[in-house]
Amino acid sequence: MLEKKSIDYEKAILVGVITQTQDETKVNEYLDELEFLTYTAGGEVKKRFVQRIDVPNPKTYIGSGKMEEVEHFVNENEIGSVIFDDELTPAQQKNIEKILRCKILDRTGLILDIFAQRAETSYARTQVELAQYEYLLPRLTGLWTHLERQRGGIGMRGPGETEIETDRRIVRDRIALLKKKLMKIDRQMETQRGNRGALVRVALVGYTNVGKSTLMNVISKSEVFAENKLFATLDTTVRKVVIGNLPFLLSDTVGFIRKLPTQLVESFKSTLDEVREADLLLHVVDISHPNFEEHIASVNQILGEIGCAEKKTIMVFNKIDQYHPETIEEDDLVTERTSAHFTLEEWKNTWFNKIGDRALFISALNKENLEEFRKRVYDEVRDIHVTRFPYNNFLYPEHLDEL
Ligand SMILES: Nc1nc2c(ncn2[C@@H]2O[C@H](COP(=O)(O)OP(=O)(O)OP(=O)(O)O)[C@@H](O)[C@H]2O)c(=O)[nH]1
Ligand SMILES: [Mg+2]
Repeated sequence: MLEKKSIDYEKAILVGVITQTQDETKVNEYLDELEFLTYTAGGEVKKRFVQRIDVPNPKTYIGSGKMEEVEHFVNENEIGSVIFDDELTPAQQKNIEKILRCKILDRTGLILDIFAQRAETSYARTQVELAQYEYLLPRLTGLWTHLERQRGGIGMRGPGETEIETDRRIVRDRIALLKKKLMKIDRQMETQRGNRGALVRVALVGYTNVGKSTLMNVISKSEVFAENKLFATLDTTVRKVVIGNLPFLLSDTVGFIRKLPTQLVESFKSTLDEVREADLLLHVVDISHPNFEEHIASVNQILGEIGCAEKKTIMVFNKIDQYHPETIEEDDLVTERTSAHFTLEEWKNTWFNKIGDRALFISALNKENLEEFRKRVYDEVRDIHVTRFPYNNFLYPEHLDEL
């Protein structure tokens, strides 16, 4: 008989602060995302705590009154993890743990945990492990030792579980070893990429959960894992795609997120090489997400960090089927019209004015406007191709009856 599996969601609470730089609305949006991350990691959020504070408390991040409130709730409700939206210093993490006596995670720790949970190939696992050790190193001060009996669950996967009491030297050795291992794999991957020949390379990039893998699947008729959770994709998939008579390589890779831990950006260097070496980027955006403009900015920032800011890019606004502008009642004379009220037409015009025909609006799920998408990608790839190989221009006629 098959064993019935029930997922045991671990109880968690979230903590965020309202400061001069982030107002209440922003904090709530960030906590929405943190809740989605928590859910992806296998946690269930029971409550959110928000404090208005100018400068976070250097010892405990939030003030003592708020901490008492949190402590009370943790004890009353058997909370397993308390998750902070911002990065905690190692000292803050340790102090808070002493008070609350449960697992304390910050955004970075949570993202690392999801990556650890989702990494499937040994390559991805090595990269995540390296990032985890880098994160752990400054926090190695007998942390978590009193949590012996609570092993497992969020934040306890990976090196945290076994190596916690080993001394820094051993961790440093391990980091060096992992780096060496990655360098070796890097060289192999470089050779692999070199062997792919002269095909034009196109990379899908974008915030996590925007539909990159879904688009990859409809374009290349492949079956890349896509789901409504964050970081469904960790490894890069490369497929040969033919539009018209023009073959090119399309890669789907790990999604980005606001405040992507630097440790991860660094250790995922070679996964991101696929992006770095692409001739054309397709920056996929989930236009139905209320914060999509901020997502674009986060992605652009990371692209800048990995030296891809100047790369040729097409903006692909996905999920138009799910886009609903906010509305203002006719008798409402107070609410000001903002970009949240834009119709799809207005967004199209806005982006057309910004970047001309380098913006596309599609639905990968409903296969809306995919013809225009194919045509645009074809034109771009063709341009790159003929610049590179002027002599076989004739292979790729200007007008294609059928794409
Ligand atoms: N409504 C709607 N949903 C979509 C569309 N495209 C993708 N989705 C859904 O969005 C979710 C995320 O899709 P993925 O393709 O996994 O997204 P991704 O960008 O690859 O995500 P990561 O790999 O996690 O970074 C899935 O539930 C998809 O079914 C679309 O055009 N419309
Ligand atoms: Mg994906």
